[in-house]
Amino acid sequence: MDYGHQFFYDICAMIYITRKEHFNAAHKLFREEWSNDKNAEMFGKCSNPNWHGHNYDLFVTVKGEVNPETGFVIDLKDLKQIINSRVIDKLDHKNINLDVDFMKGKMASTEMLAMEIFNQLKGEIESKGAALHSIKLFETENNFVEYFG
Ligand SMILES: Nc1nc2c(c(=O)[nH]1)N=C([C@H](O)[C@H](O)COP(=O)(O)OP(=O)(O)OP(=O)(O)O)CN2
Ligand SMILES: [Zn+2]
Repeated sequence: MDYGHQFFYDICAMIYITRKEHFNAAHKLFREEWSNDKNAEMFGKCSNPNWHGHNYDLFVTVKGEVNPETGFVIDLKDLKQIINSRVIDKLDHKNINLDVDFMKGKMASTEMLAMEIFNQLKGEIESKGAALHSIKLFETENNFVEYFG
């Protein structure tokens, strides 16, 4: 048995690691240029002019090769710090339509939010020598979006 060969494959294999975070935030689905009636027709109760909120669960999956010295793809402490500073601190207990710089002028749908979260995280994760694989964002326990960039 060639164990040296096996070691090489273990180290070079692509591996995926995921950090789960949570935030709650208010939003509404509406277009400013539409009347309340047209918004209600399109978005239903989600267009309620006085907002509503969700408890969001966010899964951030990073991929890369394992560093043979640390055994890490990315230090989870670093990943947590990046997600918190770039995303959670900006969203938690906030109004997505009004308070969040990276959502300005965008629809506050789960799809748009997942794409913008991906854009917020990609560069800083890459600066740690890993790659951002996907964002999975649960708006409710029944509804979630996955985005792979
Ligand atoms: N494509 C999308 N459709 C909808 C989105 C979205 O982000 N993308 N969002 C909403 C609303 O935000 C709405 O608040 C969703 O909540 P709800 O309808 O209550 O969903 P639940 O799964 O919790 O409730 P059910 O009873 O299972 O419907 C709407 N559409
Ligand atoms: Zn909603």
